Amino acid sequence: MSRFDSGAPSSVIVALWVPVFFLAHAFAGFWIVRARLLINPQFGGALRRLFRKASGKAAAAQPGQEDDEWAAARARSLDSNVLAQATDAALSPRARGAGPVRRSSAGSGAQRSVAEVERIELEWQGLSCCYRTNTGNKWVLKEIYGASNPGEMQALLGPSGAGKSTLMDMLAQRKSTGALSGVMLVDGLPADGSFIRRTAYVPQYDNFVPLMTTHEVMQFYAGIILPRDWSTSRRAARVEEVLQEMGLGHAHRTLVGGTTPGGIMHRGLSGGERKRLSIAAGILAAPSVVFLDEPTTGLDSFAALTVMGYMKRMARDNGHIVIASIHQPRSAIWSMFDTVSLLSCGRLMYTGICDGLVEWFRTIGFDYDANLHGVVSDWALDLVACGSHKPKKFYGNTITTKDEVRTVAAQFLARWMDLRGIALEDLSLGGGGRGSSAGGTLVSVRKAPARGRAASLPRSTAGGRGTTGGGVAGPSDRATIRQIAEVGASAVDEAYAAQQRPSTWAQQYWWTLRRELTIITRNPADVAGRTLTNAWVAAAMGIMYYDLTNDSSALKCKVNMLLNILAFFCLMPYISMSLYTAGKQFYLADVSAKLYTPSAYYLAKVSATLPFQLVSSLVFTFVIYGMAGLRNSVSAIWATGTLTTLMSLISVQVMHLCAVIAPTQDVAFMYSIAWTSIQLLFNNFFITFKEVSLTWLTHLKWLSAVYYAYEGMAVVEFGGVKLTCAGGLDPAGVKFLRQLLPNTKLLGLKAVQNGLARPGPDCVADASAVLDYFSFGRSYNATLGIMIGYWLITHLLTYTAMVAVGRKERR
Ligand SMILES: Nc1ncnc2c1ncn2[C@@H]1O[C@H](COP(=O)(O)OP(=O)(O)OP(=O)(O)O)[C@@H](O)[C@H]1O
Repeated sequence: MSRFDSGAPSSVIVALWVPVFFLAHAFAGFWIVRARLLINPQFGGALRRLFRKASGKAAAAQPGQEDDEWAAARARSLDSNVLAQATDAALSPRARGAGPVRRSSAGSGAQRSVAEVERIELEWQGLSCCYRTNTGNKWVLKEIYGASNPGEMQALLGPSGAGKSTLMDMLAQRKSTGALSGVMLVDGLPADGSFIRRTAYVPQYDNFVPLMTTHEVMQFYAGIILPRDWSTSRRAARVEEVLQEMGLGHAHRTLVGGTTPGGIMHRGLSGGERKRLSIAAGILAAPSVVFLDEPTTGLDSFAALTVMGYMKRMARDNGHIVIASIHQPRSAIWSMFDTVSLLSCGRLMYTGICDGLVEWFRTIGFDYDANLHGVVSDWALDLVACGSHKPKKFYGNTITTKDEVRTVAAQFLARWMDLRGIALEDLSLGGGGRGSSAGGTLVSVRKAPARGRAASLPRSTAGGRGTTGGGVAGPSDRATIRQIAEVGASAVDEAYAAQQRPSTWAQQYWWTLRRELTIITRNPADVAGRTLTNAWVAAAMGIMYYDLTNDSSALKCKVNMLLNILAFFCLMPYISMSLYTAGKQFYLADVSAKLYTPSAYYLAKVSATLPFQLVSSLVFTFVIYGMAGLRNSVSAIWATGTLTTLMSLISVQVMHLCAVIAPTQDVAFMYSIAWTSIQLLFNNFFITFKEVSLTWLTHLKWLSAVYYAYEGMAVVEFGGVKLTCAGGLDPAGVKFLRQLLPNTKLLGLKAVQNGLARPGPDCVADASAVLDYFSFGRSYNATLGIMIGYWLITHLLTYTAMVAVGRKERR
């Protein structure tokens, strides 16, 4: 007697498949309606009107009523009391001691901010970056100097390939490739590993979830990047404050928009609003320095102006240093910048206030003519672009060769050093003499340099804070600089960076869990789509196998059906490959911004997806199980459901693993297909292992989860089962046997044919013969253990791959 015996004969189990089939629709419907309500607010209105009509209430909702209600609710939750409380909390001694938030000296007349910017002075000295290429060392940056003060907007300007992005990555301490050298000073002191936490890097292309609202995006970042001890109300107040400051106060409930995995395009924020949202997310934690990577790219000229206008006001009012790489700014945008660093071929051509640019080049023989050259920034770009023909009548006197670039750079450097009181020879300029080391992140010297003579290059007076002239390495510090060169630029200490993360592991887990749930429940192709697909494919298969009889004639159909179920679970996850590859992109972007630890993200992702995966695989199993009428006992139903669910989880996890390790989606498909082929070929069904002539090949069965699951399901369905064969073989069956074995005289005997067709009421077939035929001897529990182990290994591999891929992502 098998542990799965019920004693009752098997037949269609209506009480199983009917409720499951309808509950699956209710479940999918709930998520579809919920997502539609958010994506399409008119849908909510229409739904309400429908309910009112149905319940006899004629009065339709007034237009705009919904918005008003929501606005009132939001106003209630974020009223001025909350804002005031949050501000007070920000100023409490405890909060002040705990986080980087300090009182600003500026804006004394203005309303106090929930999180104020810690104003710093920044200076960089001799930044260089060299790549080793097939043709030798390639210096993409060499001896770049500069400085920036609080409230200042600095443009990184230069022709394509001049080194703007490289310089910005080095300044932001986000560069991890190439041989790096140089010094970063914060308030005259060497920058340490915590500097990265005082900066925000707004990438050129954002990576928002298209189906999240503006407010949800900001909530997510507030949960992750604001100090761990901030209260919920203070976080909410900060989100509100930043959204208002960036002119997004009206767009709380607007979707970010974009294309979801699967290809559905959703309308949302405009390009300019999206960029402002990127900046808003960046400045949420009140960073001292905001790096903007080509903030105006892809925006029309008015949107670009608006974005930069907001940024300018933020910098001026709050005291952020803003450093933006920029291509051909229009004159209104150019005039917003206080200072500029002009690069060409990796060399510094000028750094200082924008108004000093024309004057400097005039002194070395390159005159600016407003009538001929137009906007100063355009002229500067044309002036330093080398390697192309620039007719004098259009461009005037310009720099045309790399040698000229080097000469002008040396002239500027001499001037810069002169103004700062440093002798060039003391700095051992040129070549790789300052040393470098491959693969490091820029770090800086250990000790504070003495302040040099105040710079007499004109400095910005942005925000009315006057000129200060940043600290610069004096002669006594040169040994320190050389020491760095010898030691080489070591990587920023990862452990230190992790320690410095503002949020706890639990906070990271919670907020990524919320985001993952939003991603999967709002995408119609995900939870709802998968549940419905499972229900309907199961129903279609169930119709094919409907009500298999409880006798030996159904044996073949049952054996086929078990394999079909497993084949479905092998193939179904393919429809979600785009979700896995999109998830990888979010992860990589977040990991490069050091938002959270991989373990918090991974566990959140598993927690968010697992319940839905369980639901959809059980829907499939129970619908087909009930329709076909497999072994009718609660233990058998659950035992089969457990195995099919594990099969489904393993397949999903393998697809996920392939998406993580593959460089592209196409390659991910190739890896997955290799795995699926092993599953389908090595499961003992189409060809038993006994029949394979190349025996060594059958060892691939150890990789086949389908083989294990098939064995387990066969044990559940056929173990110890006795089927009646009183009905005998049908005439077609007898005919088939005769054709198969034409020379067997025995089959020709009338008595034998009668015996096969009508064996008599006492005929009983032992279904365990199926297990013998396939050489299935493992117990159910052993199979279960193997399947669980297989699943855990796929998780371990995926997690390891994610950590490795995250580390490899270097720039
Ligand atoms: N890994 C690398 N190996 C070799 N050269 C590289 C590498 N990465 C970047 N470069 C080179 O470094 C130079 C500077 O690149 P960078 O992206 O900083 O310039 P950019 O001024 O930002 O250009 P753009 O405005 O076109 O974005 C380019 O010539 C680029 O080809």
